[in-house]
Amino acid sequence: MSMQAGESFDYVIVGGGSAGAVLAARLAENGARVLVLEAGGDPSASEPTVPPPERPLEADYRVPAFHAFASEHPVISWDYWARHYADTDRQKQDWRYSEAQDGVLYPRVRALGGCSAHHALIIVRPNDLDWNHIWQVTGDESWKASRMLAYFRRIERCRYRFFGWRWMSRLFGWDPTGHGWKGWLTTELAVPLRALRDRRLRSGLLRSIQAAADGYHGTSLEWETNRLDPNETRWWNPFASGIRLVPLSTRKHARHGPRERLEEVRRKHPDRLEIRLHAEVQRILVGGTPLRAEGVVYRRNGVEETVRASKDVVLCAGVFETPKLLMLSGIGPRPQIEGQGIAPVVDLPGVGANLQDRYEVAVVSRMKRPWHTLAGATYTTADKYYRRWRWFGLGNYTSNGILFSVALKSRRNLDVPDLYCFALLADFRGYYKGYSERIKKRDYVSWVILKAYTGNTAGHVRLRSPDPAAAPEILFRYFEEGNGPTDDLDAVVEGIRFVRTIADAMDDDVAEEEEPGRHRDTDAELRDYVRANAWGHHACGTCAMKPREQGGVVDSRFKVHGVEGLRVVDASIFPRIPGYFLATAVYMIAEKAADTLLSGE
Ligand SMILES: Cc1cc2nc3c(=O)[nH]c(=O)nc-3n(C[C@H](O)[C@H](O)[C@H](O)COP(=O)(O)OP(=O)(O)OC[C@H]3O[C@@H](n4cnc5c(N)ncnc54)[C@H](O)[C@@H]3O)c2cc1C
Repeated sequence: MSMQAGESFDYVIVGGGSAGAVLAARLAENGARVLVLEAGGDPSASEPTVPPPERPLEADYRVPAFHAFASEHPVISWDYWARHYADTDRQKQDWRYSEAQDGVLYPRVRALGGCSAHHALIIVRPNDLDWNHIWQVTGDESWKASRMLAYFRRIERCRYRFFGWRWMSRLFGWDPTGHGWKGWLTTELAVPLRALRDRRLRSGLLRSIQAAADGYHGTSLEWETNRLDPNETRWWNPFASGIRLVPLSTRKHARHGPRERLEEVRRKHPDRLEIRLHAEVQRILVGGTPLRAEGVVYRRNGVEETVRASKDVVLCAGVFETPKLLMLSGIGPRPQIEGQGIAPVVDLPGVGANLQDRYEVAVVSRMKRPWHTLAGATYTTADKYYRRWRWFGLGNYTSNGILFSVALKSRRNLDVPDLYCFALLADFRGYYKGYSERIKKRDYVSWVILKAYTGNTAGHVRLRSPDPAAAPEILFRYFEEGNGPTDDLDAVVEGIRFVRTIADAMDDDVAEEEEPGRHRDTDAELRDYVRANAWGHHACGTCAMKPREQGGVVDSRFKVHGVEGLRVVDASIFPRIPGYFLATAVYMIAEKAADTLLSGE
């Protein structure tokens, strides 16, 4: 297909990221003519930009253990600077805050695959209550959890469970596990067996697991020992706490996801699927009566071009850029749009509102000696671990660094666990420029605590300027500044206390707990620590799927209220932050959106 004036496709997909790539692939596979406009390049191809020689982009992209380096790779990283607090004194208490940038680093990717090109590869599907909540909010039964599970089965190609289930499913159509076996998203486990041969680490791990279970003993919170797989559907008590395995989206232990899916479909259907890289969409063309999205204006190689969509323009530009594009096109809160000198088209106060995230902190301990299992690890292509990964698909670098994880409830009356804690053999303290360098240290254990089901919806994304190249203002309003329950702060403190009981099981080996540090022990001290140090990396909700009168931006069929032919399909549509990790939820909604669009609804 060649570029011509007035050219048109059935669908123009803005952003070839996690949602956009999945949606475009399914649409093209089913006969639609699809154009993907992606602001970045291809992370797995030779790009004209020369990467730092010791960090070839392709390796950072493909090697699971290099995901932090991918997120800081200069060719694909797209740094945002977000404020957690409007109050500057409070914000400055976070050492990661950059005054020059007026914010804390929020890493994103500008490349094919979007955040799936640097994320930590964890595949955990959302809980049923997440989908049922969308069903309740919209009244649309197709969002029921029982129907949404079909999308997980459709995308997954599970390779870490007993293969008998796969055969059972193929021969008899019977499979109680909830897994999919034939999809495009291969899921694998990576337990570096060599790590378990390290006696000190092995016994520390066993003691930690025992300590985790003991920590629950007598608390009357439910603890289950036989549900290790977080994506399994058949256990009696899916809502209990316990140890969890960490499935990864890798194929033969290399990153594999939306980018590969899109490329595969393009190879099969080059006549139907076109991908334009380094194409930055500037605004949506809206006109006619009733109002309709006719196409988009985008900039490539310094030239502005226009393309039309005969069916839909679909915004998949992510939680920060999608609301920005709507506002640049005159769709959003009228006073803000007029304030930037942009002609308002549709007054939708919900655009950019409802920004949500999880709260995360880490308990970081320095060990007395480096881990034997990491001896010689440089996290570059120059060491033996890389060669082992490359030649045999084995060893430390097959893992994203997580040893094991625990799902737990911070309070008894919760429906599902609200804390997900995972142990890394690394020094990890959230995001700031150069954070990946710290990962290389070999004498640390970090327990990351992720508080899910946070109740704060008071964050926002706003335009700072009518210039499409300008970054938007991002403000989360953490804890007391927001509108969430005070329980959220206490839950994180609870997480720190729980993780400390596990860390104590390795006490002989620990030189010092550096974060938060044992000198912080009272509830008040730990609360202050969490307020100053919490971060997040699962932002969502800025174009919520809700009725218009409740501040919604899209209806249950992904249509932007008040404009025909315009849809949003990405992390911004979640009315409430789902589950524990976002990528799987994003892939599932993209598959659902493909069905919705193809059915002509
Ligand atoms: C460091 C990190 C680690 C993570 N790890 C995990 C994990 O292990 N598991 C998990 O489930 N979740 C994880 N997440 C979260 C998850 O990856 C993201 O929430 C999810 O991928 C977002 O998908 P999206 O489609 O909404 O946006 P994205 O994947 O960000 O896609 C947006 C795309 O749009 C493009 N774009 C933006 N603006 C324009 C424009 N104007 N014109 C053209 N193109 C444009 C971008 O370049 C990008 O490709 C992680 C996130 C981060 C930051």
